[in-house]
Amino acid sequence: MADSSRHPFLQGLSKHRGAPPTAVVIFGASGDLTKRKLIPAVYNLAADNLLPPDFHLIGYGRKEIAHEAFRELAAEAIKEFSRRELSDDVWDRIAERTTYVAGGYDDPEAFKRLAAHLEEIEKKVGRDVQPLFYISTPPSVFAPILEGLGSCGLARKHLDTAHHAKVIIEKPFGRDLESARELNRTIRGVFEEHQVYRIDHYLGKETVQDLLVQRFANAIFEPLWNRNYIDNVQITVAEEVGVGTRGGYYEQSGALRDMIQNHTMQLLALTAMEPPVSLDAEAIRDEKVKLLRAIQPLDVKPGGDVVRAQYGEGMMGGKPVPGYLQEEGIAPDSATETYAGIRLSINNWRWQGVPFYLRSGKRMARRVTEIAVQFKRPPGTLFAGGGFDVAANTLSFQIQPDEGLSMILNGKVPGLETRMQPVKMNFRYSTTFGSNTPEAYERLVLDAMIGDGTLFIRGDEAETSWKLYTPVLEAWHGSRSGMDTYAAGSWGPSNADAMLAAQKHIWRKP
Ligand SMILES: NC(=O)C1=CN([C@@H]2O[C@H](COP(=O)(O)OP(=O)(O)OC[C@H]3O[C@@H](n4cnc5c(N)ncnc54)[C@H](OP(=O)(O)O)[C@@H]3O)[C@@H](O)[C@H]2O)C=CC1
Ligand SMILES: O=C1O[C@H](COP(=O)(O)O)[C@@H](O)[C@H](O)[C@H]1O
Repeated sequence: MADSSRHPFLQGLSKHRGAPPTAVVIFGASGDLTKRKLIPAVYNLAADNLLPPDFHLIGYGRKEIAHEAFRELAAEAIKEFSRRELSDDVWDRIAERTTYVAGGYDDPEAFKRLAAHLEEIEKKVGRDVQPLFYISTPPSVFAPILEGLGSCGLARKHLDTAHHAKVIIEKPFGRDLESARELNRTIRGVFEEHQVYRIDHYLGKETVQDLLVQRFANAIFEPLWNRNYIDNVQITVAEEVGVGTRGGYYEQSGALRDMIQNHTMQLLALTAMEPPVSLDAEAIRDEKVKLLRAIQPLDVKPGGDVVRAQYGEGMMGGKPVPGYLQEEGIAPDSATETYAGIRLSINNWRWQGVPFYLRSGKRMARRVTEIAVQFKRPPGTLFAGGGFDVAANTLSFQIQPDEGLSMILNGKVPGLETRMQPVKMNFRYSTTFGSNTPEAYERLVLDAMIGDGTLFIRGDEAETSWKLYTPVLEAWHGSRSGMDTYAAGSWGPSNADAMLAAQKHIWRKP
């Protein structure tokens, strides 16, 4: 039997044993993501004793910030955003190794200063330190940062050793097929693919990883996981929040780029891919790419496979909220969608004829991410005479919130007459395991330190997904044609309902 207990994906909390001394360098260290997610993630890893010995944190940005001032900002971020209270014991261990380098993202001299700073750290430590560069800036400076790391030699640091440089790249990974290819070319000009970690934070969510376990560690699903038993699959990523203060970014993005092309497609790929030959990053990513390649090109014509809409005014939590076009920083005639609905057909042996419906929207009725696998109705002959509506079985993976897994079955209502109704079998993470689960960024930063790319996107994966959606973006570009409206606080627009109705389906209300 293969000794799979040593595989990084399975090593869990003992993984830190494999992480070499590491210096995490965050580009964009004064930014929102650093404050809300990255610094709290590092802190929680420290609290769980998961950081390697000789761990260093270096902030990098254009603002001049003294080391001590950066430490104070980091401590404030932990107080405000960490899932744990700030404890002096834990923080002191990181604080003394937290520093800041000021410089432009295209300034060769600043990159040399960064390289010198890393060398100083290595001298103090007395051994090689693996640099892990985290690019957490707006995408306009991804390329200059990558090129800067290349020209000052940092990208190749310790390349022939286990302590080689690595780079994490934030989303969005391009804005269409051509720009994703261009970014991949820039990356490949500087780094080797095994050094590159393209983030999709949904892959760091516990329940998304659980999808692999549920599918491939339980014998009961696989025999049913195909067109013979499954009628349709619905993937919903619904948010309550509106565009908030991110109008500038969102106007350039929209739901398709912001959520569908990346997060929702990752959920789809893990749900529909074939079993990988092993848990190796490449084996899993090969299967995801194979699946993405099997998706039929989308019909972008009206009445086809794609719908879009913007939220209008409505009520959220009992309070009135403005529509998208009234939000700050949004053009009154904006053609940016806040909701996208997609119907996908997967052209392979397993899924031929099974529609996969994806939807994601802001200002929807409830924050919920779920994958609902709807089975075919059972033959009704036995109970048909009783006038019963025999419900289709549905297996739903609740990704967030209230993480868990539910199955809808038909059950007999207790009593002397035979009546039936759908009943729900429920597994909830919080009930079984308690509620203090690690945040996605904790797992992802740790995995990159270890060198495990399983939960990151490979270059060809990003391009394959963009290939599917670029024709949609081109069809939508600058035009409001086909743009529907949905009331804030509702379950979405009527054009999305119509898309499903055309195949006699309806959206679930999760
Ligand atoms: N914030 C979030 O919730 C999420 C963010 N992301 C991604 O993470 C990355 C960082 O996001 P976020 O922290 O929100 O970004 P910010 O807008 O907060 O920018 C991060 C830092 O980059 C520098 N910066 C800002 N604008 C520019 C510019 N035009 N040119 C050069 N540098 C600039 C600033 O640092 P300084 O001036 O000090 O150089 C800023 O503090 C982005 O790629 C984003 O898409 C992904 C998921 C969620
Ligand atoms: O990447 C993004 O994700 C968030 C939603 O993330 P979640 O972990 O809270 O589900 C979304 O609000 C944002 O627009 C998008 O850029």
